[in-house]
Amino acid sequence: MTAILETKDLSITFGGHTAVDSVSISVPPNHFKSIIGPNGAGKTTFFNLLSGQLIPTEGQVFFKGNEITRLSPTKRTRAGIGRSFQITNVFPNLTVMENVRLAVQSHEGVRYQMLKHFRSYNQFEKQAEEWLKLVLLDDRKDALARNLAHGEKRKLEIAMLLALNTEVLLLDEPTAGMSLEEVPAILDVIRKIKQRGDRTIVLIEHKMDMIMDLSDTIMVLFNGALLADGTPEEIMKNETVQSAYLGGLHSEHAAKA
Ligand SMILES: Nc1ncnc2c1ncn2[C@@H]1O[C@H](COP(=O)(O)OP(=O)(O)OP(=O)(O)O)[C@@H](O)[C@H]1O
Repeated sequence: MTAILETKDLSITFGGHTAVDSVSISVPPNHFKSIIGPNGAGKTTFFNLLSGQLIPTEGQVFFKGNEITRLSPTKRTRAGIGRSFQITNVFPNLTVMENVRLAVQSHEGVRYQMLKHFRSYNQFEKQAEEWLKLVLLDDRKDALARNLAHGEKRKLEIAMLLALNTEVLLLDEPTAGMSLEEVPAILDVIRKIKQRGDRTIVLIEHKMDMIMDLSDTIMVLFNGALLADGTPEEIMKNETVQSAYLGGLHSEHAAKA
């Protein structure tokens, strides 16, 4: 099966520091992959290379077999790779529904232009409502975005990302800054998206229980390099990962391992 997302020897250097070091991965369609690693391991930088915020010093990124290494973030989103913060163009003074409807419109706009005399914006609203139901936010559809709690804003972001209909979803710590009570709801949302089975998800998270529960595979970054890549069971059993990361030992020990 052709990978939907692939990197080949992807590296980026800032000054003398290699933040991502020759990382090669292959993600099949509709797969759920998590990225873990200690602080400063290169997770966000790797994400930036996937979404186009950064251009690598060396190596390549492929989407459905086509090279996209130098494509802008906007073009990548149009091609089918959506990243949660990219669409954090949440309009604070519009309602939750209006925000999601705009995301639906931006995806459907071109296709619908020809049909605009026949289709009203009610149809965009209907679709928006579906996404809001999926992220468990339909009861807040008339609230102004600026009045949402932090966890609700993250759900709105995910609804807007879903409305863009990208095949790949890059989720960067969706539970960051959430209160403990808010976490189960977002977990539920991500589980529901996974269960639909029509999206490829790449997730950065620090919450190990969430990662173990959701992931098909987990990749471990350490000092910018790919330390391991495998099923949750394989990662938990991996001795190098144990000593470098899960065991909480210092990086010198890991480097020697
Ligand atoms: N624009 C930049 N200029 C210089 N150094 C950078 C830049 N971006 C990242 N780095 C460095 O690259 C390394 C990897 O950082 P990155 O933020 O990707 O790690 P991370 O795994 O996401 O960490 P965290 O879990 O803390 O978010 C760090 O040493 C960081 O200081």
